[in-house]
Amino acid sequence: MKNLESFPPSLRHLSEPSRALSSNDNGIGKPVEEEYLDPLPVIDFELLTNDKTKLEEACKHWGIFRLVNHGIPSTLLTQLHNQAQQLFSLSYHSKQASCNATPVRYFSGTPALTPSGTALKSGSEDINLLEGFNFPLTQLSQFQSQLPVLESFRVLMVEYGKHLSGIATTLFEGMVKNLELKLEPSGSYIAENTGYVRVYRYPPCSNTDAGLGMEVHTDSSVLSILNQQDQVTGLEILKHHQWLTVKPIANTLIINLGDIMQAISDDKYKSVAHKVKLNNHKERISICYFVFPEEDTKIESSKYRSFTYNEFRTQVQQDIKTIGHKVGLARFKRP
Ligand SMILES: O=C(O)CCC(=O)C(=O)O
Ligand SMILES: [Fe+2]
Repeated sequence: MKNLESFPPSLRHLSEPSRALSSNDNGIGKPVEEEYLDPLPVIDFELLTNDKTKLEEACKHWGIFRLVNHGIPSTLLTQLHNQAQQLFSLSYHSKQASCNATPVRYFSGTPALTPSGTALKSGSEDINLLEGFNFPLTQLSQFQSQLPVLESFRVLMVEYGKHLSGIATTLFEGMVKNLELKLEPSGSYIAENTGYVRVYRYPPCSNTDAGLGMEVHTDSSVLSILNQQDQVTGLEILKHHQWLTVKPIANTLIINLGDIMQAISDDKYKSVAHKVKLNNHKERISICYFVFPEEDTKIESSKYRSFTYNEFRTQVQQDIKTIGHKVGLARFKRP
């Protein structure tokens, strides 16, 4: 692969130079246009207030849905992906050095980071075959990067972040209304200062035994908003004990409910289990936004003992460190 040097050393053996495909191929052998039939529920953001039932059904039965007409210009989504590609094609060493003296962090081998951005690993093994950058949204306006590609990405990310927090607020309000919850104050459940965007790159790999891009998990967030603009497959969700591919369709967003949403809904809504498989032929880039409560927000539920978001996050991190994986909501289940 021509950009082998840009991958972390631990991921370089996975890629095969002879298998790269042209850019309009999604890596599963069919033209992108034929991929429009997707099992996921589709929610039209412009019709959200008129159609409560569709949102309710999607949250109850799926915990994940595709959002269309979300209002983010397609030029911004395309620019983000192009810039992300450029950022990742820097050499591994430049990427490591690029984040010096900035709140942005570069990581590989695990998506689990401490609140200060250090990688959380339970052993020496890299179990998640990925690399990424972490952008804490509210800190992005407070610095400028000396590296031009990171600087232009930061500027785009500030704009993208504004769209995402608006979308997350509207969706969250719709869910709270459907569930008839009385949250005080409801803004503290989707706090701006704990939100971040992760930009990931997964290497191509034709060996199915090599491992996963990202292990099976549920998100710890309230909501996550995933952007798979680059049309390469990889994301799969668990539905009725079967793994379903979440098709990459340009200009649509994937909304994923997290553990906190499941808890405050008293398990009426689901935090869906998902994983990322490595694509046979192409590297895959995804841009994912996660929104969380304020640290001291109390999560009250009939199914779980009351806990603050900070307690939940600390427990998740402790489990990853000591037993190697997240236990999540099961730790807080009422007897
Ligand atoms: O890369 C993706 O599509 C999904 C990433 C993900 O599930 C996560 O970061 O929690
Ligand atoms: Fe996830």
